[in-house]
Amino acid sequence: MSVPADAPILTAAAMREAEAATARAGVSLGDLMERAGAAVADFAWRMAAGAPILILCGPGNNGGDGYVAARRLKARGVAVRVAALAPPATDLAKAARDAWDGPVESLTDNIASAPLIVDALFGVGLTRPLADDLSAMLRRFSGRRILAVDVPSGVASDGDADWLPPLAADVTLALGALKPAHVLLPTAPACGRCLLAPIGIAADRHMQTLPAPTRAVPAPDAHKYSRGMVLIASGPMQGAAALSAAAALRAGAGYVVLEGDRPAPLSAIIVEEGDAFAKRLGDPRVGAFVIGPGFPAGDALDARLAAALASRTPLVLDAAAIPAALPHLEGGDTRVILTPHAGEFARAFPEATGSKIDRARAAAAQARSVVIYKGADTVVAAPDGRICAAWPGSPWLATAGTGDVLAGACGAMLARGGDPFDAAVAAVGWHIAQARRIGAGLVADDLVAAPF
Ligand SMILES: NC(=O)C1=CN([C@@H]2O[C@H](COP(=O)(O)OP(=O)(O)OC[C@H]3O[C@@H](n4cnc5c(N)ncnc54)[C@H](OP(=O)(O)O)[C@@H]3O)[C@@H](O)[C@H]2O)[C@@H](O)CC1
Ligand SMILES: Nc1ncnc2c1ncn2[C@@H]1O[C@H](COP(=O)(O)OP(=O)(O)O)[C@@H](O)[C@H]1O
Ligand SMILES: [K+]
Repeated sequence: MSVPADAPILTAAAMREAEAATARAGVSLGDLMERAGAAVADFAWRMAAGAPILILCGPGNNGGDGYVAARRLKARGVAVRVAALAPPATDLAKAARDAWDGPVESLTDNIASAPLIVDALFGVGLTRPLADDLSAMLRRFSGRRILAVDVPSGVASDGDADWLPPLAADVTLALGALKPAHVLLPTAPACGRCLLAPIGIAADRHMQTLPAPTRAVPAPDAHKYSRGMVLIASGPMQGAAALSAAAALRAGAGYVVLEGDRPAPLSAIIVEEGDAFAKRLGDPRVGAFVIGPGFPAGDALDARLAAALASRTPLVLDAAAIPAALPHLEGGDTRVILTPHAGEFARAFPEATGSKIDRARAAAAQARSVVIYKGADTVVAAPDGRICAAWPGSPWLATAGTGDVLAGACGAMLARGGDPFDAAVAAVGWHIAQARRIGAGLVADDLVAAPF
């Protein structure tokens, strides 16, 4: 499972706007369909490697792409058949159907299969779940190689319904831009390897996939304070805060101070308790204060939060610190990153609705903070509506303490200065890159054991 790095993501409505803008710039929708069909044909040709292909066409423009691909594959000498679920219902699809000079079979229960199935039944125009009998018929193709056109048929492309497609794809060729369903659970795994065919649509970058991670090389005149100073608050579970502190240092902070009375996991971490730690909040060199890892709700948490909010120190808030701070964030005058997992998110933002992207965006706007809505399909949202989707992360991150590591990495990135959204995206990228580098069997401590 994969998606292209740094690729645009558009909802169906945004796709239609982009399509209209492209038409105004002189590229007709027919041209776009021709490009889409050509990209499908190209990829199907490679996947089939000489074997016969069966293209399943729906009534809309997704089906239109299928007819175009069929014509182009036939012109290349490929043994290609077409089966239609229903006659074309749009002018574009009709024109594409008319330009296909081969037979069109009916998509019925007894249709002969082929080694490669191209699923061009439904794309972003799907408005309701597939009927049970259609789903059952499509499941008969399971086990064949499946190339899905735009999205696997049956998914809600905006990611706001959890309909699973009857036919999971080996490869999904997204047209013009990725769609939320390609990067959100439960549909993303059913897209297989997701590729992007740009087809010439000017897609804006408001919403996109995670960029490839880069290593920020310190400036030649860097010193430990200029690289960012991070304070990590510690409650009763000091191990969690210690993991955050080590992560902050490994992710590039120049100076990390950990509250506590135990030795830190790395000797370079400064450990302080009581007044000595509290005084640090007034230090103008402090670029980020991380609070929440291993710190349950209560007076101790509230007191540290109040001091941090008063000092306007940039904040990374995790776990119980999120609901505790929320009522004080709506002024938006502090740079803040929130890192809730699904349970913490639901408790903090019970009113958010829609896809995970919609909910993350609503939460960011409400809290006037950057939100990293964690999970296998992590979404980073900015209060101004920007979104970065991090699917697929590493499933090996599903182990205790990895969220503490992410909070520390956020502290390091935030302490460098700059846009907190960029900091959050960089931290998520660092976290996933570390996990992929280590791979099978990782535990949270491994993420901070060696430089990346
Ligand atoms: N955007 C672009 O730039 C480009 C887009 N392109 C392509 O266009 C695709 C979008 O095409 P689209 O809008 O025509 O919709 P599409 O997905 O084919 O389906 C709509 C049809 O399905 C029907 N229908 C819906 N739900 C149903 C159900 N459950 N069960 C049964 N039927 C159902 C619906 O009927 P209705 O809801 O009216 O009953 C309608 O007839 C897009 O994904 C991409 O592949 C490229 O060609 C080039 C550039
Ligand atoms: N199946 C998964 N695939 C990818 N990443 C995951 C998966 N499960 C969890 N993660 C990531 O691991 C981290 C877990 O954080 P969290 O639930 O707060 O754990 P903890 O509180 O134990 O530190 C998050 O960054 C989350 O995105
Ligand atoms: K499809």
